Amino acid sequence: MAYFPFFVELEGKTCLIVGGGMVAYRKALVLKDFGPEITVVGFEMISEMEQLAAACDKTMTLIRRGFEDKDIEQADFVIAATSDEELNRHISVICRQQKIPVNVVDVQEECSFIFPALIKEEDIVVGISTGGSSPTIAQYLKKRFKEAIPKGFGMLAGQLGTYRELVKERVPSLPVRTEIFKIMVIEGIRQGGVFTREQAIELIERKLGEHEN
Ligand SMILES: C[C@@]1(CC(=O)O)C2=NC(=C\c3[nH]c(c(CCC(=O)O)c3CC(=O)O)Cc3[nH]c(c(CC(=O)O)c3CCC(=O)O)/C=C3\N/C(=C\2)[C@@H](CCC(=O)O)[C@]3(C)CC(=O)O)/[C@H]1CCC(=O)O
Ligand SMILES: NC(=O)c1ccc[n+]([C@@H]2O[C@H](COP(=O)([O-])OP(=O)(O)OC[C@H]3O[C@@H](n4cnc5c(N)ncnc54)[C@H](O)[C@@H]3O)[C@@H](O)[C@H]2O)c1
Repeated sequence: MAYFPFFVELEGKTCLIVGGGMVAYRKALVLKDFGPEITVVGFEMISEMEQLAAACDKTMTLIRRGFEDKDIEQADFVIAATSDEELNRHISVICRQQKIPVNVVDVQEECSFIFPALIKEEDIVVGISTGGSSPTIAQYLKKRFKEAIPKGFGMLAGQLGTYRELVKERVPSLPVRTEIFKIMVIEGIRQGGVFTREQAIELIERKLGEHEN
């Protein structure tokens, strides 16, 4: 059965990662760009994890000790990535009992959520899943889709986001707004990922004029 891709706000949420090895590190590296507070509990931490925590400042905390059940109490979601399979299974069980979303890396039946292959260009995010059937296909498609995203698209989306209020205020008609947003995208792509505020204002005035006549 296919998995549904909810897009979840992680900013300010608390993520617990159990384990301080390469697998845990790769999850922390991906997640940190989505803004959660990350706590990592593990006996040992690889140096990459230590460097990441240092770079993240207060948003990432490393706790060097064995996992304790109480660690999940403050967590909004949990990733079990230790080398102890029994412990990973135990973490999955207690999280499910408390309805805390849990991922056990590479053990689908113990996950209540799974990781997609991810493309992130600023706020544009593409998540690809095969429902666990073939992570290799997910990885393959990621490469192909990445190539299909026009250069500067993340930046362009961010810019257009800042014009939304302006367009909504100035243009009462929904079809005209839709037309304006489409032109912004086409012109933004043509201009290499840029559509300036001045151009946005000029476009709004022009379209309002056209539709008045
Ligand atoms: C997308 C990605 C994201 C990520 O890992 O963050 C991801 N796996 C990736 C790669 C990858 N994983 C594996 C291989 C080796 C080839 C192979 O085995 O197929 C490769 C490819 C490689 O390394 O070349 C091994 C593997 N993975 C799982 C199992 C268990 C099983 O099959 O039962 C086994 C066998 C373990 C064993 O043999 O013991 C299970 C899961 N892996 C998932 C995600 C979830 C389902 C995603 C989906 O719906 O497609 C799920 C269910 C749970 C989860 O982990 O969340 C990431 C792409 C990285 C990228 O973005 O580039
Ligand atoms: N390395 C890979 O590419 C890979 C790929 C798929 C799956 N895996 C599996 O994922 C798991 C983690 O892989 P890894 O390479 O990060 O392993 P690793 O051995 O480098 O790290 C394991 C981490 O788990 C921690 N740990 C062990 N027992 C603990 C406990 N009781 N409490 C808290 N922390 C504990 C260790 O301190 C260590 O930080 C392994 O089981 C591995 O088989 C690894």
